Amino acid sequence: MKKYSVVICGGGSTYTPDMMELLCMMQKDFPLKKVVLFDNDEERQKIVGEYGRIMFQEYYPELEYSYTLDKEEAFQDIDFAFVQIRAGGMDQRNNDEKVPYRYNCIGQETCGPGGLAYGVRSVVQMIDMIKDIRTYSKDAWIINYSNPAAIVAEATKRLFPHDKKLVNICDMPTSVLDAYLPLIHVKRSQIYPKFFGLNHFGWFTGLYDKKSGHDYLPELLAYVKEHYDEVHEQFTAKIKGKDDHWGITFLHHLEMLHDFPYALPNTYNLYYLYPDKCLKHYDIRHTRYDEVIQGRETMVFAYCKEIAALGKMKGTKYDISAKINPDYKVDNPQAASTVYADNDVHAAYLVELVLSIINNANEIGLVMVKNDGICPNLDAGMMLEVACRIGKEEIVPLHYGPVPQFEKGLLENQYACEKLLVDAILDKDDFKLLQAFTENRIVRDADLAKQLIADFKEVNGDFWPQFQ
Ligand SMILES: NC(=O)c1ccc[n+]([C@@H]2O[C@H](COP(=O)([O-])OP(=O)(O)OC[C@H]3O[C@@H](n4cnc5c(N)ncnc54)[C@H](O)[C@@H]3O)[C@@H](O)[C@H]2O)c1
Ligand SMILES: O=P(O)(O)OC[C@H]1O[C@H](O[C@H]2[C@H](O)[C@@H](O)[C@@H](O)O[C@@H]2CO)[C@H](O)[C@@H](O)[C@@H]1O
Ligand SMILES: [Mn+2]
Repeated sequence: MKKYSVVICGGGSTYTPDMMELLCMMQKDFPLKKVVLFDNDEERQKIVGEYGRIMFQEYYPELEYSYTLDKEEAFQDIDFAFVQIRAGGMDQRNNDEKVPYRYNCIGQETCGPGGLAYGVRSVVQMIDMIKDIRTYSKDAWIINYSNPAAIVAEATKRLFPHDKKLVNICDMPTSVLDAYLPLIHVKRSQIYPKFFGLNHFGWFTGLYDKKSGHDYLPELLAYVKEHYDEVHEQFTAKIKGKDDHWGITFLHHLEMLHDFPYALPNTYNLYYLYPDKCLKHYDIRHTRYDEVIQGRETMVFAYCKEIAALGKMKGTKYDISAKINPDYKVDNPQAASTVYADNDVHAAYLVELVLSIINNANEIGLVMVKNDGICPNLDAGMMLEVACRIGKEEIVPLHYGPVPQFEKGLLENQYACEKLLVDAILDKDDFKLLQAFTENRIVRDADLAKQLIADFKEVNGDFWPQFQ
């Protein structure tokens, strides 16, 4: 079987350790020749890079492994580029989230004004990243996780319209399934989804059994309706404290499902449908940035540093020999993460897509693709997150059909915002930038839009293009 070469762009990402561990566990199904980490922050990447060096040395000794800031070393002769960069780093995430709270407006990583500011940085850096990868590896699959994925996807659609091996993905829908399918004793690996929307603004409308074609969604929705109080108690009991963002988010998600019980929504829909509830979730002194820095980032980096200091994993409390077995199957993602439990879906979803590609299995997964009539009553240019067959040479979307009026109205508004933002970035046009911010359902007000743009321009410094 061919041995593949992989580069992880954003090697210093808090998701990289779990991703490398999963690659180690998948040696039989996804055999590797080479893994390279690439980042633009040497100090940050070295923390993760040194963990990888020890982990692969002990559990994957034949693998070629390195970590680098050099583009040629990173992108030469690769088969897959997993891209998970954070343009501007966590410092700018802090600004994306805190600037809006100055004006009693939701500050969020990928939605609302924070997401638009993130989009300005990400589009510029992702375009450069893709051009660099293509300079050295014309035929590699580029699988992008970097956010804000909806805006990045809109931009990559325009700059690289014929690049069939450039894919934008998101793990949120997968997490929604993992939160709800256990209620009716169904595993995610048993089903394929029917879903539509923009990234971070979508709905499941079918959950089909891969063998029988049976749709589990009606019985799932009926179960939640019939046992609402019991499920609400279950979701409440799972919340590990006031900083348990995902526990609290999924409780609010259940309440949204109670109000709109005919489809299974993405958690991010909450920001658009319940902006007042979401605004109270954080305040300017403490946002998701603070929780991640104090939570995942602190834990993941401490784990990496401890192993680097030990110089080994085997025979220590960090030993993962029991998990490195040739029969491991990725359909149980919860088993995938040792480093940080919340990362369980991130790496698993990526590897599921990769396995469908290398085996030409044409498995059905959710990917962002140009609408072009998949949903005939939505703008043809929309980068829709829909069910697609994932094959060796290309990704083919399944037809969806028209969407209901309520969702159409929401999506067309959001797409107008995202499209205008990409127009503004590519044309460096400050009037379109004002239109994009004003169009956004969370901003709404032109005076607020002007103030937010001025503040983001100031805090972003050189990350912010010269609009005129
Ligand atoms: N699509 C999804 O559903 C999904 C899920 C999780 C995370 N993400 C995204 O994945 C990315 C990584 O998340 P994280 O929390 O691990 O971030 P992180 O801040 O921990 O790591 C990101 C890494 O990218 C590096 N980086 C930034 N700009 C770069 C550039 N131009 N070139 C090379 N490296 C660069 C940083 O130095 C950092 O090491 C973010 O964009 C996040 O929003 C997306
Ligand atoms: O606030 P964060 O940094 O923990 O997560 C932001 C991302 O949330 C979604 O992805 C994952 C998340 O990465 C992971 O930690 C887990 O807890 O659940 C989420 C859904 O799988 C979202 O899809 C990403 O786009 C965000 O960047
Ligand atoms: Mn996402």
